[in-house]
Amino acid sequence: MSVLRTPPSTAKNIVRLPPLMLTTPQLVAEHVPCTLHPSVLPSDLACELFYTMLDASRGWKRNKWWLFDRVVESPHRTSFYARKTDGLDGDETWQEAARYWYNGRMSESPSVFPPTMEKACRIVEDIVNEEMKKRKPFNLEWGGDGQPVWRANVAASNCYEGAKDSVGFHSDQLTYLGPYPTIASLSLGTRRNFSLREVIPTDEREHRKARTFNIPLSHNSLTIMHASCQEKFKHSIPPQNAIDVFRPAFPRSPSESIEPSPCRINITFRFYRPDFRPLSIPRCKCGVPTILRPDMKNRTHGEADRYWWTCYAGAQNDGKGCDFWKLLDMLEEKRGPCVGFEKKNQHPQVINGQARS
Ligand SMILES: O=C(O)CCC(=O)C(=O)O
Ligand SMILES: [Fe+2]
Repeated sequence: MSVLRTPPSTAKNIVRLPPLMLTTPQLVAEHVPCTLHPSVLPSDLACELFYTMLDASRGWKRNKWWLFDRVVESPHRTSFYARKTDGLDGDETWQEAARYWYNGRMSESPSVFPPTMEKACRIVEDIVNEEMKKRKPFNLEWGGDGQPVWRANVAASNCYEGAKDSVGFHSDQLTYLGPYPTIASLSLGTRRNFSLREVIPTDEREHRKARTFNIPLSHNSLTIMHASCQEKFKHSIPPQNAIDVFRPAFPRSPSESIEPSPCRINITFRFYRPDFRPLSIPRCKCGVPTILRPDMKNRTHGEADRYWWTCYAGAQNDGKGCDFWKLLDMLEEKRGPCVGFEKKNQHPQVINGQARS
């Protein structure tokens, strides 16, 4: 009777790899689609920005949303900022986009970048653009100026107060970022681990397993999640049993003493694309803007990747959403220009959301 048994799955024989700690910029670049840049801001600016954001964070909220039949709360506080001038088109509709930025939730109007954040942002932009010049762009990256140029027009900020605050594994929604975004993440305060884990495509599951990579993020370091990171990897800040307290290099003022802090502040500078403006985002049957997600399990390495728009109203509406589901079609939705679009008429040749060059 043994002939009737299904053959043992080869998946069982695949070696599970232990988590790997990536402690240098070289190791990071070798293993994940990210780059790590230590000590990016002048130390007095980094310290001032830490204090500014720490004070602001007292008013930040823990996001709440519905997951199936229960309300879940994010295990850290978060806020959203929109830049007054985005360096590209001065479009103010990002204020509107920001209202929907998290889990389909109508949130309060975002704050503008405080002056210290503006200063930091300019330094971050230069580093990001230098790094992007070294990388081969994906066809669907924004190509408005004929080449990938990155400008931060919004920022999401997080405060992790102590070892237990965290964020679970996720990839960032692409609704306003579009495909293959570049996200620049500045860390201030106490050091925490940033974990990355690849989503293994369905057709490769029999052959290999995902490995977790941990990157210790020190005060004043910049992690750039490059194009394809959101399509291939999920990331998280896991809770820890213990953390070192952070001792700022400078006091708030000459008359004050330095106070150690258990907090980590994170600012993710983002480029919301002009071709993914709020008014262009499809609405679902609930009348709420949909969210854009990549098909992480069926990747084709930039050849014919798929993205879809889905309802996210359920996250805020007692878990009750609709069945809206639509493939992103760059041509039909008149999006672009992208780096891979034909230069002559700026028209993409698209199959299922992927432009062919
Ligand atoms: O705190 C971090 O470094 C990550 C934050 C994050 O993943 C997010 O805001 O989407
Ligand atoms: Fe994220």
